[in-house]
Amino acid sequence: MKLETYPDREMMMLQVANVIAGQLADFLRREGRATLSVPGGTTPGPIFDTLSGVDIDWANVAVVLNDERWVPESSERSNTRLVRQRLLRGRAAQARLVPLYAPAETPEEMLAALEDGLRPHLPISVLLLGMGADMHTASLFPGADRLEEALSADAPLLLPMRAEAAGEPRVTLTAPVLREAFNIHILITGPEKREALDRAMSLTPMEAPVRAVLDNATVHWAE
Ligand SMILES: O=C1O[C@H](COP(=O)(O)O)[C@@H](O)[C@H](O)[C@H]1O
Repeated sequence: MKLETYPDREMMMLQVANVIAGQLADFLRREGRATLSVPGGTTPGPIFDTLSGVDIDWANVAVVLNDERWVPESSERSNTRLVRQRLLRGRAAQARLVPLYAPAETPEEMLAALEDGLRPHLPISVLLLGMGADMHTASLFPGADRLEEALSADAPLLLPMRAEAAGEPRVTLTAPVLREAFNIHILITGPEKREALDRAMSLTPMEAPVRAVLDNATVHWAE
C-alpha cells in the first residue's frame, strides 16, 4: 500500500482527479477505451466535479459504480443519482454509465442482467474506492451476509449484500473484480477513517473488508 497525505481536502480532491484523468487518458491512448469505477457516499463529489470538466475522450469511457444501494434513482440514497448529478455532466456527459440498479423488488431478480451489462467493461482501468469508518469498501461490510463469498477468489462479478450497517440491500462488485483493476485508489478523509485504515492493516478481510484491496492500492488521505 502507498499512502499519500495532503495538506487539505480541497487539494487532495484536485490532485486525485488529475491523477485519475491522466490514467484514463493513458488507457484511451493505448486501448481506445477505458473503464472508470467510482464510489458513492459523501466523499467523492468534489472529485466528480473536477473530472466532469477534463478534456479526455469521454465517449469511450464506461463508468461503473463500485456498489449501489437498492433504491430508485429518485432516492437521495442512490449512488447512481450522485454520479449523474456530479460526474456525468459537462464533457463527461458523453461517458456511458453501466448500471448496477434496475427497477425490481430485490437485487437477486436483476443480478444476471446487471452482470451481463458489466462483463464487457472489465477489467477496470481506474478504480476509485471510498471507505467507511467501519472499514467497509464498496458494499463489502464487516458482518454482511455474503461477505465470505464476495471475498473468495472464485466470486462472481457482482453479489447482492445485506448488512445491518448498510441500511437497504446493496449490489457490490466483488473482491476479485476490484483487485484486478489496473490502478486502485482509496479516498479517505478525517482522523476516524485514518485510524480505521491503520487498524485494518493488522486485520483479516473478513474483519476489515478494505484489506482485500489494500496491498496494491494508493490511499489518499486528508484531515
Ligand atoms: O455506502 C457507501 O459507503 C462508502 C463510504 O461512503 P462515505 O459516505 O463514508 O464516503 C462508499 O464508498 C460506498 O460507495 C457507498 O455505497
